[in-house]
Amino acid sequence: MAVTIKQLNQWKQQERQIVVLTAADYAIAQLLDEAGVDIIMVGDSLAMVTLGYSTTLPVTLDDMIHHAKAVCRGVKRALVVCDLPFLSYQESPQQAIHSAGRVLKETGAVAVKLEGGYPAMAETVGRLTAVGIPVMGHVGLTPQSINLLGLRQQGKTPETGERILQDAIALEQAGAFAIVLEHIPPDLARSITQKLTIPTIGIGAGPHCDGQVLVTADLLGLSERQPPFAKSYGNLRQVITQAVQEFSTEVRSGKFPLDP
Ligand SMILES: Nc1nc(=O)c2c([nH]1)NC[C@@H]1CN(c3ccc(C(=O)N[C@@H](CCC(=O)O)C(=O)O)cc3)CN21
Ligand SMILES: CC(C)C(=O)C(=O)O
Ligand SMILES: [Mg+2]
Repeated sequence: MAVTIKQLNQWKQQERQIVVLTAADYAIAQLLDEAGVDIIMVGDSLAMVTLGYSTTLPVTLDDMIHHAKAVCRGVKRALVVCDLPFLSYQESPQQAIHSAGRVLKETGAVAVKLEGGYPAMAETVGRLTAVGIPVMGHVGLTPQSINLLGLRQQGKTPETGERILQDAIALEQAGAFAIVLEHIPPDLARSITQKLTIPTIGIGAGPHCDGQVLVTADLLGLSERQPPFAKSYGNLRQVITQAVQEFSTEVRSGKFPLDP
């Protein structure tokens, strides 16, 4: 059965953890879906891990749509959520509706994610929800603000922690169906998770969230660099290098291909 937004809320109530990973192409999306991942996120981190940019800022809405279409072709069960990239939604609620509408019309993704809280994004989330576009929020470390915030943990003081909590509450009240909490202290994430009725999905936010997300390239050991909070469950860089070296050796020595 395909995962629905309604089911996410039930899973929070049942304390069943929600499993979320990113994908940028058909092959990985298909494997994640077959492995039973609940939400597949077409994250704008693909700017860095798939396209080789040094931040998420350069990726365009057309780029995201191109990758989301490939991901959706590989997915049968998981809920596909697509990040709205930098400057595709911040100008106005109208711009956000246009961009999010294109994602839903053109890709098969059922929801969008955007970064920010109160006051900048609360109205936008309300307007998107009002026209039937499900929105996932994203607060704490918001990588599209790298030039303002860097990539440090956010919400370390009582004052900044309280602001992040208020951002999360504003997003829930505006109609967001879930919220990513990125790189904040675990106690703050726990307190936000307890205060919200919608699920929280943590990344570098400790264990007391309703689900967890990682960038799949980090999980697989494929990224060049990864954040301190990521965990690799494999070493694909090594696996790929070894396979390529073996092929090269066999071609150069005449062992492959064999004369039939
Ligand atoms: N491969 C990958 N994994 C991610 O989780 C990820 C991306 N890319 N790209 C988009 C954002 C950027 N992320 C990051 C990247 C680095 C740090 C990091 O190294 N933080 C350091 C401080 C670094 C600094 O101050 O410059 C820390 O100790 O918090 C945190 C989040 C999370 N997201
Ligand atoms: C890690 C998730 C939350 C994300 O925003 C991304 O991959 O871009
Ligand atoms: Mg993102």
